[in-house]
Amino acid sequence: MTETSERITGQREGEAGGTPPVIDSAFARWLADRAGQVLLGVREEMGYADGKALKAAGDRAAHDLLCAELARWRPADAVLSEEDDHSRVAWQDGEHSTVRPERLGSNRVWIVDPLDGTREFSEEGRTDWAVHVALWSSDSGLPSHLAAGAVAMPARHRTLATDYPPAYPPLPIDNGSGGLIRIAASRTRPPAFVTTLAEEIGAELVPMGSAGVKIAAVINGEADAYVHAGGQYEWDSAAPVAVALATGLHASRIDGSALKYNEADPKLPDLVVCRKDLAPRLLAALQRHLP
Ligand SMILES: Nc1ncnc2c1ncn2[C@@H]1O[C@H](COP(=O)(O)O)[C@@H](OP(=O)(O)O)[C@H]1O
Ligand SMILES: [Mg+2]
Repeated sequence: MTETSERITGQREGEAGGTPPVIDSAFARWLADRAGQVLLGVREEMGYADGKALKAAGDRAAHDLLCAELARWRPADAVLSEEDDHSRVAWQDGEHSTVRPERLGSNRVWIVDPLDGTREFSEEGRTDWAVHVALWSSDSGLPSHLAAGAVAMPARHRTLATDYPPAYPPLPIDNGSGGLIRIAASRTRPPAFVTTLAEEIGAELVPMGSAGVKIAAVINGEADAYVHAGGQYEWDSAAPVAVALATGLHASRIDGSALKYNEADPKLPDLVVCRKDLAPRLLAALQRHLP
């Protein structure tokens, strides 16, 4: 194996782990971890002098790794990835009726975001970026048909996945002052309505990058909720939502309806993920902000 192929595959010759797990949820974890190692390698190799080039190289290397391994180990399955989603381009161009992606005829679709939190990936010292790997299956009886999901946070040496769903987050300690609700929000472009919502319900915003890292923060109990609106795509949320649902958290559109994946148009512009006890209060407050 050459140095270049080692960087692309994230695998050293003779290294254990070349054969992935058969169970889909463990495979998702394995795959997300592999792409995460590749991304750490890209960061190390390129440094941070040219952020644009670093983002592009990271996106491409992780995407190539995910696609190669999915083609090798799950050849019958379809893939929806941020990096080569032609349906998104078609929708943006307004050619709605002419495009019917092949994945719509597949029972099993891997929805992947090779690098979520691309901006943070390109900034030295930041750890709030992730690799998302989810499996949508028409046969799955699980909510949103998300049969498996993994969110690797390589710079944090942490991966959350549905093979071992994390424990339900502990209730925040009430220090007698009521305790503010902590809402995880984009550090670079928090939607205006989230700031207003926070004021209305007496919440504080906890800024961080990456949708996956924000949902992981809710899963870990570092935040009480992630609320987003104004634009996003299926790959930004499929994997972390799969883990959140497996953990027992609430995840829905901001109008309370179910999150749907593997739709013709991959836009999924809003969502709320939170502890179950907070959901009625947040959804009621969100009513005032529905488009
Ligand atoms: N208004 C918007 N439209 C489209 N995508 C958005 C968006 N706001 C956030 N996102 C996407 O959601 C992810 C998390 O964003 P943020 O860190 O700002 O909260 C990012 O994914 P990528 O890094 O994969 O592009 C970002 O592109
Ligand atoms: Mg993303």
